[in-house]
Amino acid sequence: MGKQHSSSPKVNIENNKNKLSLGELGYETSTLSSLHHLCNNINNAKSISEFEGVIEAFVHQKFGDFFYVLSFFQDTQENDFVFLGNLQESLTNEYLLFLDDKILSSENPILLKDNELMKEAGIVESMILGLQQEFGMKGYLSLHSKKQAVFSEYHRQLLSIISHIIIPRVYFIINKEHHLTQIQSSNKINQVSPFSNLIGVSPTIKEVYKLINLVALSDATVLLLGESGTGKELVAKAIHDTSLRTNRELIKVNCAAIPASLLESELFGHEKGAFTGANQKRIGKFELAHESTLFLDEIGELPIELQVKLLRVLQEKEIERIGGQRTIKVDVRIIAATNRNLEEEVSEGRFRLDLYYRLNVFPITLPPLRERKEDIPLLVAHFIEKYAPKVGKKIKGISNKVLEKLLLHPWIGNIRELEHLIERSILLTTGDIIKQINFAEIPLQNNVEFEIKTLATVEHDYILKVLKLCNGRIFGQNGAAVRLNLPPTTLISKMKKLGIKKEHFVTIN
Ligand SMILES: Nc1ncnc2c1ncn2[C@@H]1O[C@H](COP(=O)(O)OP(=O)(O)OP(=O)(O)O)[C@@H](O)[C@H]1O
Repeated sequence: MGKQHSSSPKVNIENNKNKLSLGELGYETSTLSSLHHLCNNINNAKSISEFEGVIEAFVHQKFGDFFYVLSFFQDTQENDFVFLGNLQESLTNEYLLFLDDKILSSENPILLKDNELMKEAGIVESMILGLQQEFGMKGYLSLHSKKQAVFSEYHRQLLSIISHIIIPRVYFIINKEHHLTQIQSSNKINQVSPFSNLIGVSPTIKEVYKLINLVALSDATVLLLGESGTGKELVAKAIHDTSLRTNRELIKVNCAAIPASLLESELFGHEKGAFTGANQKRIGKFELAHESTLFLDEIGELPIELQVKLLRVLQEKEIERIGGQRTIKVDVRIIAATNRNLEEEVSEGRFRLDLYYRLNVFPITLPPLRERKEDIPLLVAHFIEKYAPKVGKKIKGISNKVLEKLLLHPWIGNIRELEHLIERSILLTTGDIIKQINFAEIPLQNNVEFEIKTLATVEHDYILKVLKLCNGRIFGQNGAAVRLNLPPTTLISKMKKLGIKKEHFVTIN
């Protein structure tokens, strides 16, 4: 045990050139008690916002009307960063444009004054402490004042102590916040859906499950309605798999994918020599689907002349091959699907009313993704399980930050869009967690003139455009850094490298 001082306790501070003790610096018991409180409160903070509240209160209590900035970032391309502070945004931008690596890598707090850029921003003095690379993170903590000669050795010491208290906790919280939407095991996914291929627990998808169960065992014709990529084909399969016809193969025809001239033969078959090129007899999908289910996808695209023939088959339950002389009895259960509004098609004369009635016996409307956002975590886990093994990757899940982005994304309706996004992200992920997701897709247009530019030029122009769009803001929710998914410090160093200056993106009125 070391010797205890009876009056003011002495705490030696590492990394301090002068090796002064708190007692010698005139630290009051109240300061030590504030530090003790800070420690406790920081250790109890469970999220970055709680943490911010603690720091805010401490700075206010101990440093009065100083401004502060605390920024942490992981020194990798991953976009883990924390940026806290009460410096008003315009000042923050100015100030950070001014910070450079020399300042950030200094071991001791640095006092800055009389700097033109800072003066412009209304700051007279700043004390900045670069937080040394620890736990794979680096950053800085800084105090700023609009008054002169306010910083002393006391502040330098205090900054050093605080940094040692906060870094491990920030690291812990960031790590916790970024991990993880874990992959649900297949078993778990199956527990939450009665159909092996359908994922979801939202009220809207549960309504669909109910309807599938109601209709599956009957032979009733089902009409699946819903926007593109909402799972109509999967529901058709679920109905077939739950029906008594499940031991026979589900037969599918995509009415939009086959040229109208070939569709009739595809559906009903033809006899040898029925038309030029019919060198062999062909069995149509109706015959193949005998005692099974025929899924007519994109039924809204069926040419009007074939609509008459289909209607007759549905009524008579018999077909005639093209060029054939006899009728063939078929026992087929029909499930049709469309993303068109069939009533509108009928009123505009593109779809026969009688066929519409025939098909619309048991309609099921599939909810778009925007109405079942609560299913996104499960769907993501499902797609990771589906695609990661295909490219030999072991992905454990996605970070909460990415999940948050997915939940906030204005999904149109298409689950296929989410699926492709996850598939792409798996390919781009280097670790075992998807930490980055990129919604931006640039459509390729062959007829647009294409000018080859250097990557630096493209990056320069793009960053500038985003900065202008963000009204020159770098920080905050509406700032360029968040929009570009970059730590502000990375954006700022890119700007410096590319020669982007404030006057390029800030318009002075
Ligand atoms: N509930 C769901 N659970 C799991 N995956 C789903 C679900 N719904 C849709 N998907 C996925 O979304 C994609 C689109 O589904 P599907 O082809 O069934 O949609 P669709 O409505 O028939 O599309 P389209 O109208 O374009 O033919 C599929 O790859 C499927 O994996």
